[in-house]
Amino acid sequence: MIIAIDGPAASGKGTIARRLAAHFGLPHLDTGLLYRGVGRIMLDRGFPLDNVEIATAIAENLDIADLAGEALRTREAGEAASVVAAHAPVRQALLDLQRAFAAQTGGAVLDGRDIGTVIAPDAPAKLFVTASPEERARRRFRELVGRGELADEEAFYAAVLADIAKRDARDSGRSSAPLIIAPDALVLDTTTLGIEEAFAAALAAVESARR
Ligand SMILES: Nc1ncnc2c1ncn2[C@@H]1O[C@H](COP(=O)(O)OP(=O)(O)OP(=O)(O)O)[C@@H](O)[C@H]1O
Ligand SMILES: Nc1ccn([C@@H]2O[C@H](COP(=O)(O)O)[C@@H](O)[C@H]2O)c(=O)n1
Repeated sequence: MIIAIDGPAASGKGTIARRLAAHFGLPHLDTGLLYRGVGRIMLDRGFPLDNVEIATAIAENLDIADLAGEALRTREAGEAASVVAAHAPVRQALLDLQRAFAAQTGGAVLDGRDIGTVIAPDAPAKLFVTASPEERARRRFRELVGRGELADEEAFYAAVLADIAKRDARDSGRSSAPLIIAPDALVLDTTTLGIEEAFAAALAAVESARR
């Protein structure tokens, strides 16, 4: 069974995806890491993020095995990912890899922005995980502070909230595979749910889609 999970930044979709994958014994792909990988390489090599040709060449040669490490999880990498993800040729270069991952025998769990709409539109189980921007910023703030990315606390929360608003607007407003709710997705608003409650609601939705 393919489980497709989409949603905006820091909504908790990755946490739910990992838990569902462990529960059902399925492989999991965090597709945001692909775009973060391209963005990170562009930053590290000093290429302008709007250079579509270079970003596409990097996407074509991306090795999924290299997509680990803290450097991919920074605010800077998230922002760069969102810029390169708006280039249609970059998305095209990453399409086959994601579709092949989804098509594995037995199924897979993928999370991102366009899984239920573009990568696996026929997935039997689709979730759109969301939460208010303020709650998502609080979650991301706690996560980044835990990783040591902290300046002045109040200013840092405001900066994280601004990042989230900017990324939401760019991801939803782009012309290529924008972040939208697939018509057949179940919307799970986790604003007032803890991780265990959110996972239980997601599991119930997937179990119901399997029947
Ligand atoms: N329901 C929840 N309640 C509180 N914290 C949560 C909840 N779900 C996830 N978190 C925490 O919020 C942070 C962001 O979660 P997660 O990485 O799963 O979000 P995401 O949507 O996958 O983010 P991204 O868009 O960056 O991939 C993590 O630190 C996670 O532990
Ligand atoms: N399927 C996807 C996944 C991600 N993106 C873009 O990458 C950025 C980073 O993603 P995270 O999930 O790690 O936050 C995100 O803001 C999107 O721009 C995408 O376009 N499609």
